[in-house]
Amino acid sequence: MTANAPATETVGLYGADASPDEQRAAFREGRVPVAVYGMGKIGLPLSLVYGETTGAVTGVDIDPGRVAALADGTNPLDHEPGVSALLSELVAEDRFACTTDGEAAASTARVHVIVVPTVIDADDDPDLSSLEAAAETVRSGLDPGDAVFVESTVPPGTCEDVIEPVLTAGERSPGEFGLAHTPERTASGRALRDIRGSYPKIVGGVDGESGRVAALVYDELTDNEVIRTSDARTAECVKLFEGVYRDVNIALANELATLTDAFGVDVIDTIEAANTQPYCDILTPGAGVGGHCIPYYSHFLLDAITDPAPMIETGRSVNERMPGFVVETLVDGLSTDRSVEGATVALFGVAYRAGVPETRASPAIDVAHRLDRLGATVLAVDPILDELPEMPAEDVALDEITDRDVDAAALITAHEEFGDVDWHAFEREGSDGIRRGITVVDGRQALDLSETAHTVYTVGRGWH
Ligand SMILES: NC(=O)c1ccc[n+]([C@@H]2O[C@H](COP(=O)([O-])OP(=O)(O)OC[C@H]3O[C@@H](n4cnc5c(N)ncnc54)[C@H](O)[C@@H]3O)[C@@H](O)[C@H]2O)c1
Ligand SMILES: CC(=O)N[C@@H]1[C@@H](OP(=O)(O)OP(=O)(O)OC[C@H]2O[C@@H](n3ccc(=O)[nH]c3=O)[C@H](O)[C@@H]2O)O[C@H](CO)[C@@H](O)[C@@H]1O
Repeated sequence: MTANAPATETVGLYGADASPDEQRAAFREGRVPVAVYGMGKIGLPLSLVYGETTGAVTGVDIDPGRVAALADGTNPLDHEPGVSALLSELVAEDRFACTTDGEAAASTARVHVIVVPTVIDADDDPDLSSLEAAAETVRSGLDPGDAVFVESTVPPGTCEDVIEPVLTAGERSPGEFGLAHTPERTASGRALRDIRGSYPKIVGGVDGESGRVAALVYDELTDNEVIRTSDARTAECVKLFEGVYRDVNIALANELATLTDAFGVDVIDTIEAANTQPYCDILTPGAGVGGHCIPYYSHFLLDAITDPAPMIETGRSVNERMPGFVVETLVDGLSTDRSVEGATVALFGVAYRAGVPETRASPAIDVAHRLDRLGATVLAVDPILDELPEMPAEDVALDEITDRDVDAAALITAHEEFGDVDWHAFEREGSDGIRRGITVVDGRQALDLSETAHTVYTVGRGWH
């Protein structure tokens, strides 16, 4: 099913004779049908912004359940402000449709937007299998004059060395269609706002005409400026450099936090004071760096080079060490009372970031495995996940965790729902009538347990 299939001839933009104004008008009037491949945290809001702009967008996904819900105007991912309302509005107006039939959507579309997962495998090598599969779907319906925009974050050179060969393995040749990298700078939780223009939009084409078409289209979508890079590879690296900057910066904060006792200062307060100087912007230490963005982008860059890159490598390894630091600290705290072997430990927060139901590379998973290897029994609480990812932990509901007898706890992700936890419930009254607390590691500076009997270690602040 294709939303609002134009009654008139559809228009391709790449290499078109029409003037830029005529092309912009055609796009806005829905005569340039769009297909967006990947209805996830980013692809769905992105397709809705396309839909509100052109009225001729079809979302494609391989998940039948997700497609059925979306086609019906129901949003399975309701953590994004504004998405549910915009989705039902555009479906009702036939300005957005959704399908699992990617080939049908590709045959109608004149702009193809790919925003499927790009991840790393167990060896930290890029896994672009979803991207290649989506490109093969596009190829099946690629016509001269079409444009393909790759929004997924990709290793340097992917558009030219991976996507273009897939697209030209059929009837099309290079130069017959547009291909550009148009990286998404959105963060989950503020996707619509970001896509509509929180930041300048980066676009880079495999050739000049591809870059021109990408800039023309995204100039219609964003309220912000469109920055055209010299080529697709540059646009790919812009996105990756942003991410690796963040990874290395967080690593600096984390390294400083592991030295809290050595420096004898509250590192959080110290960073806050240091950041009052405009040339200093140290990010926040925590229990680790998760998600399928920041932890992966360093590997996308490292995989593309043979030269040493010690800063990138070290930043990644410092961040990957933080779950171990949390467990070592928990074991230290327990050691005065009992061994970690046989202890019951409650983990608060499994999603990689507060409010976002995504668990790829979540620090809590590594923490659970480390505790399990030490012989602890692990309980995990995450109010925004329907179920836990694969991890050695018992899934406990938020309203049941304080009924459990736990020896220690760690807050890994600071969901706002944890604000109502009654931490006194974990205290125990000894035979001497004294209420004793447990060891708690606060990985996100989110807890104030000063009124409890618990012994707390806050990452970046130390024991208190
Ligand atoms: N989540 C973010 O904050 C964010 C921000 C910027 C960039 N990105 C990048 O955007 C891309 C997508 O991320 P996401 O968070 O939306 O992923 P996601 O896992 O939330 O959604 C991906 C969707 O793509 C679908 N899919 C997989 N293979 C497909 C195929 N061959 N054809 C059609 N659909 C397919 C999946 O079923 C899923 O619905 C990644 O490259 C990511 O790096 C993500
Ligand atoms: C460059 C940039 O800004 N990119 C953002 C990022 O968004 P994200 O959804 O991946 O979320 P982050 O906030 O980066 O968190 C990742 C993990 O790092 C932990 N963390 C974070 C900040 C900190 O100071 N200390 C930490 O420990 C946090 O807990 C979590 O586990 O990538 C998206 C895709 O590229 C971007 O679009 C988006 O703009």
